[in-house]
Amino acid sequence: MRLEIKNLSKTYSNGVKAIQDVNLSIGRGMFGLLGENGAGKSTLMRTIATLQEADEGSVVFDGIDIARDPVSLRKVLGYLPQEFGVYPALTAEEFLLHIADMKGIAKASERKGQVEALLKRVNLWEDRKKKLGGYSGGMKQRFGIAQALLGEPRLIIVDEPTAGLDPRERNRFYNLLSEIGENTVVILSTHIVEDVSTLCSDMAIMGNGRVLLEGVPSTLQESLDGRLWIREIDKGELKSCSSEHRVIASHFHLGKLLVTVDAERSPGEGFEPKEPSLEDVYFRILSRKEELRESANTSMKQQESDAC
Ligand SMILES: Nc1ncnc2c1ncn2[C@@H]1O[C@H](COP(=O)(O)OP(=O)(O)OP(=O)(O)O)[C@@H](O)[C@H]1O
Repeated sequence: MRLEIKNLSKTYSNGVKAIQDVNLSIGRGMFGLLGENGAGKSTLMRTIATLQEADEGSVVFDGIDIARDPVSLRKVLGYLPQEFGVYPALTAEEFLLHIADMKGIAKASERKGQVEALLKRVNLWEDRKKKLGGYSGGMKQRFGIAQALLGEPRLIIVDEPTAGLDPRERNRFYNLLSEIGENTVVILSTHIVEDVSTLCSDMAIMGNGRVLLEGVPSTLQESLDGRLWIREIDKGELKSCSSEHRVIASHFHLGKLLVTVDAERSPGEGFEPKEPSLEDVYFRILSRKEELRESANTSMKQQESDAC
């Protein structure tokens, strides 16, 4: 059972190339799709969920070509969109029973049984008679995952599920996601690196609508072994440090500015070796993307001035 995405592209009517020639092969387990705001993650998720069509390319899940047979895909799909609207006047139980009906679970006893089991699983059984309008953000997300799991889907898509959750709710959400059956393909789209490092066995990083990097998180991390260096600097030194070295990230720690530099050997005095994290992998590929964009801009400007 695999989700095969081939040469997928989508340009919106305003000219934005939201996804460009995306190729991914995703097997069972939790797959993390990381990317900054605007990278194209939601466009890709909505396309896989058959909510919009791609201009080019194909998506095939377990033999179902989603463009040719979206109805079959929807039968095996569980989807938690980024903006999950609820009817505020309905209770969680009422809304889930309604969705179960829409998902084609024909027998009332089966609908009731599944809804009860799911409400218990997401720890909302006690609150099942409360109106959804009174739920907190975390409760809404847990409710969202419950509706996505209705009908025992084999392909589950969750789009930025932990944004805005407090650490306790985020932990609860992680526990829930990690309990999802092994016989499913789960795609977790997020801009939070911790989501991926905690949960995912495979991942890809998107930027400007393209897949910039993909692989197993621990392998990607190990690929940076021995090439990261860290040093404390003054705020005013950041510009010169960035022009001298390949700075992939800078952050404050206990009031001090620390820079992480990518280099094959020690960049100089004061630098200490740094153990790579998944965040470093992410920042490094994003900084490379910026470098590529800058060099493309420079060469375009050069070509323009040559032409003049
Ligand atoms: N319906 C639309 N019409 C026009 N442009 C769109 C539309 N939806 C998204 N875009 C643009 O396409 C690009 C990719 O957006 P998308 O929402 O897929 O990215 P994302 O990685 O999910 O970002 P975010 O985390 O902010 O949701 C962005 O430049 C966005 O402004």
